[in-house]
Amino acid sequence: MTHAVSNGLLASDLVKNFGSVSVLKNINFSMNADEAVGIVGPNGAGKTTLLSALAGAFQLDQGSILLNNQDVTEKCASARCNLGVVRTHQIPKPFDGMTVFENVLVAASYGVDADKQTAYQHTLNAIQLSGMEHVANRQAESLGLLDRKRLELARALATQPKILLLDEIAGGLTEAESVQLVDTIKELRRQGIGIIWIEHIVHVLLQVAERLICMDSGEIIADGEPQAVLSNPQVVKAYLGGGIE
Ligand SMILES: Nc1ncnc2c1ncn2[C@@H]1O[C@H](COP(=O)(O)OP(=O)(O)OP(=O)(O)O)[C@@H](O)[C@H]1O
Repeated sequence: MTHAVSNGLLASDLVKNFGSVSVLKNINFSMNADEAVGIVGPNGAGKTTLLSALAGAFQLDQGSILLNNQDVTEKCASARCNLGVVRTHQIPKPFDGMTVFENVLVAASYGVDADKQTAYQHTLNAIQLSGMEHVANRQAESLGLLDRKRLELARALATQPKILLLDEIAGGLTEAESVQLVDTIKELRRQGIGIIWIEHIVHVLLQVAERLICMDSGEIIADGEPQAVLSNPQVVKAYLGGGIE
């Protein structure tokens, strides 16, 4: 489903090879900045690679990415972050030796151009929104998994994203922890932040995603209303053979 988007992302004919392995094969994807898009698919389908491509983590072998009609294909991750697109990582990557507050302040200060006062305010907002006030002064390396995931989210939020790219942020959490995380993400949606969220825990993802994409072997095999995608025979065969988690 691709169409010109004056306020959002348009990715055309994306190709990414790692050596002889073709990981993204002519991907076409578009979204408005106010959408919540879920991405599912079997391990190795290319989901994280697509997210990385949208975030500007590497150069593509082919294709183009437009953000709000501006060509960002050649722009690096920090330039895209400045334009409002930022990602979280599947494995949280905080700066050890720094507190939660300091970690978020670094993102607020250097992720985007912000003066000291603004960065401080963005840091407080991101910490509050992520529910981390109670651990703001803890060292990052002492956090449990939920708080490490929250910190990953807080650091992304501190950059004031318009489109947030989430990579398996619920993975490894308990059911109760996932509920808390979904509440936070719903709040981001209320604030108008667009979301692309890769998640294997489909019932959690569906609480937020209004549109679902399924990838397999570097291709998008289905894209649309979540229940329609989940009952698509190709999706059932490629991904849901083991049932929905
Ligand atoms: N930097 C890299 N160098 C070489 N191969 C890579 C690299 N990154 C990913 N791959 C390969 O690309 C393929 C797609 O990986 P990717 O992580 O995008 O899949 P995924 O759909 O996100 O999988 P998962 O659900 O397991 O996270 C895999 O075969 C992976 O081994």
